[in-house]
Amino acid sequence: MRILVTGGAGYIGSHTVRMLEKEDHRVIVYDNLIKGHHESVKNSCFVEGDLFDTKLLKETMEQYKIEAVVHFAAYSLVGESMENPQLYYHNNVNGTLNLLNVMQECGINKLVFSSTAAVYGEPELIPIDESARKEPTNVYGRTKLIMENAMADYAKAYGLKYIALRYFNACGADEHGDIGEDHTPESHLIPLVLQTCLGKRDAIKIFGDDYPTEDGTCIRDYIHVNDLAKAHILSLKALFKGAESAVYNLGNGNGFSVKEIIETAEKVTGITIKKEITPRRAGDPAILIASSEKIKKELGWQPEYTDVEKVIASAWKWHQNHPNGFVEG
Ligand SMILES: NC(=O)c1ccc[n+]([C@@H]2O[C@H](COP(=O)([O-])OP(=O)(O)OC[C@H]3O[C@@H](n4cnc5c(N)ncnc54)[C@H](O)[C@@H]3O)[C@@H](O)[C@H]2O)c1
Ligand SMILES: O=c1ccn([C@@H]2O[C@H](COP(=O)(O)OP(=O)(O)O[C@H]3O[C@H](CO)[C@H](O)[C@H](O)[C@H]3O)[C@@H](O)[C@H]2O)c(=O)[nH]1
Repeated sequence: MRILVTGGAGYIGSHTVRMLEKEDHRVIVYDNLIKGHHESVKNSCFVEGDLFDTKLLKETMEQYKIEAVVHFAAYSLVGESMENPQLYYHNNVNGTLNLLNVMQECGINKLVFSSTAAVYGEPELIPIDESARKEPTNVYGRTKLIMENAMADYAKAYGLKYIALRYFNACGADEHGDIGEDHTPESHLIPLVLQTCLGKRDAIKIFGDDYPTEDGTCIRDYIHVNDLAKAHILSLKALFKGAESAVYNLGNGNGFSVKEIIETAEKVTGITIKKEITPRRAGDPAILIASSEKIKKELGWQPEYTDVEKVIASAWKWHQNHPNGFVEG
């Protein structure tokens, strides 16, 4: 397969690129590096470009005879999306529409799209399956839902074949320890906990311990980045075999509380972590757990990293090897 990976220099993108390379697919990474890291792209061809650079996008698709696109490029900070919706509607909606239009011009009709559990908002039922009510509680989730709806319209009108993958909490790192999560600013729980272990932060803040859960802290479904990567490859293969467009959840089906994650990190690292209970973070649902039965049944996907200790150990290896992320020193 000849695949264009937008956002391939980012966290989930770089892991997917590595897995595609292992299977000998021709991969072209297209990323403007606003958040990503050139160093995370080890072997594939890299084009530094923006989703809005229509000319370069088109030239890249034509030059490399691209057959399908995996689209990671987006902004994904929930808090920032509420403070600056313009940024999010522009990049995630207009940017993706631009990509869809260029794909159409180039006659490319296969797309795997990064969606999110944030499309659901506050769930009515746990575990959450794909048919659950979709009422995002933040702008970020709304931009992704808008694009899911737009892709459905493009599919009907223009023959686009897409698979939208709604990730729950992406985490972990490749076992080699040379690529991993390096976001600036970092907002995700596991990297923040591990940066605290490395002494780069004084304490980990627990955002609320008065939720209706056993220990009072929020429960999330943590899914390893390589299990996500595998789902993208299965999705591409399905599209190449002529599968219809589809939407799938991607989670482990197990929930872990914030306190459980911190305790597991203490066990994995052997370091006692300083904790600070703070008020709730706005917009955090108490419990988010996925049902991923649909992708298991239809595409044969199975998560390998079902043990949260193993997930955190993989992230710990990356953080220990790269305490400053991709920047050396
Ligand atoms: N990390 C998570 O837990 C999570 C959960 C659900 C969904 N997602 C979605 O998965 C995708 C990847 O997430 P991630 O954590 O790897 O993010 P990331 O920020 O690490 O990667 C995104 C990449 O896209 C690039 N990019 C952004 N805008 C661009 C543009 N206009 N043109 C070209 N490149 C651009 C960035 O430079 C970056 O390398 C995103 O679409 C995100 O919304 C992430
Ligand atoms: O310093 C921190 C950081 C996080 N948390 C808590 O840890 C849990 C996980 O938080 P993350 O920020 O790591 O992840 P989210 O669940 O907020 O967000 C993830 O899931 C969302 C869907 O709900 C989006 O897809 C988003 O992109 C993705 O990162 C939450 O309960 C949060 O309140 C803390 O207690 N302290």
